[in-house]
Amino acid sequence: MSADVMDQNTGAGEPLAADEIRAMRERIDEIDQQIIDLWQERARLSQTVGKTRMASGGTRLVLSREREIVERFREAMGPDGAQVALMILRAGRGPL
Ligand SMILES: C=C(O[C@@H]1C=C(C(=O)O)C=C[C@H]1O)C(=O)O
Repeated sequence: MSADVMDQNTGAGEPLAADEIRAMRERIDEIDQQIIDLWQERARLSQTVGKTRMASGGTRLVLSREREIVERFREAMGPDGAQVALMILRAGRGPL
């Protein structure tokens, strides 16, 4: 168990519940780190695609592709998914 998770307040009323919460928090922290790493990797790839396309005389963006991505997230996660997709896209190509 990481020192961070051991030191944090669990908010639980019983020691057994506190142990369960700490174990789940350990996995939550791993998942959050994966999300951060994947987010940053995706943003770098998106920037490289944009540069490659512009260097070839193409456009910076392809909005039809962006619409498909937003729709995929909306179908999987509902309206919040669409908002997540918009933030992911902005992380790569910057604001519209
Ligand atoms: C990365 C690309 O370039 C831009 C960024 C996109 C993205 O981050 O997914 C999608 C479409 C383009 O506007 C691409 O065309 O695939």
